[in-house]
Amino acid sequence: MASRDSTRGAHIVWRDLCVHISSSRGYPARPILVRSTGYAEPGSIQAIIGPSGSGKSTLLDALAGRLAPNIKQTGDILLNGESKSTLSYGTAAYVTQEDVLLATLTVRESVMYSATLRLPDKTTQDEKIEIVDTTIQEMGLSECQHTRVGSFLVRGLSGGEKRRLSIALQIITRPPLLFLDEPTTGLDSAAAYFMVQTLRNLAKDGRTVISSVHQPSSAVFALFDHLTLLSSGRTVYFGEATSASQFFAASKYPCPPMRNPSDHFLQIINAV
Ligand SMILES: Nc1ncnc2c1ncn2[C@@H]1O[C@H](COP(=O)(O)OP(=O)(O)OP(=O)(O)O)[C@@H](O)[C@H]1O
Repeated sequence: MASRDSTRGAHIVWRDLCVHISSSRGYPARPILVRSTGYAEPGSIQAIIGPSGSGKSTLLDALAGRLAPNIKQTGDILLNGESKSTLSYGTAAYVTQEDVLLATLTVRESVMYSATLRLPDKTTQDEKIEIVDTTIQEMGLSECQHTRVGSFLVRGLSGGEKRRLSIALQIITRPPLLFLDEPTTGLDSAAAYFMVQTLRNLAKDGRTVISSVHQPSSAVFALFDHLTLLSSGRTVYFGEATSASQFFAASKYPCPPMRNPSDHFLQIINAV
């Protein structure tokens, strides 16, 4: 069903990763990611945080092998120790910022539709139903599985449920590596927390989860194992999320008590 990589978990390492926009129409080439180095391992969830335009989506796109044609990349990306320019079928899922869903389908019908399209032909109907059931459960969609997606004309799923359905459609092939571009944007704090907690559970099942996040609350930030903090394409911090405050304190920018750590990091980045 999925590639060999999916049974081994996904250790991804990037080293000296540089990304630049190619020169065109007299405009010189422009770097948008500068010598980024990091790693992510099975069972962990990593946040990519940074101001708007700092290169969060670019880092995700580079790791997922889906940069736009006008963008060039140098450096190494290793998956389970092997150099990869593209990721093979079933290795990775990428969830974009936009929910592309069919308004008239229910949650269950949407997930079954994705299973029919994405799973190999040799998957039996019983296997598909089992995978659909598991996926709906994993994404916390059991209670609304018979609710239509809806549209601006017909009321349907909540914003958080739509986001979780978008993820469900992408993880149907059980990929070991999951990239998400700002999955909590537009959600209230409770829905954002539930979303990241669900992603954390997916990681704890042995997946490798890397997600850009916009202004996480303290509670949401505490759910992440690792952190990449970007500023103008440069990595300001890479490491355990819980150690980032010590790093800023050692750099003479301690996080005041009771302050949201990610707000503090972004404020310092913007100010320095
Ligand atoms: N295909 C492209 N062509 C031209 N410029 C691009 C392209 N992709 C990204 N950029 C530029 O690269 C920089 C980084 O963009 P990116 O989308 O990675 O930032 P981001 O941190 O994800 O921002 P946001 O939080 O606003 O989504 C921006 O200045 C953006 O305009």
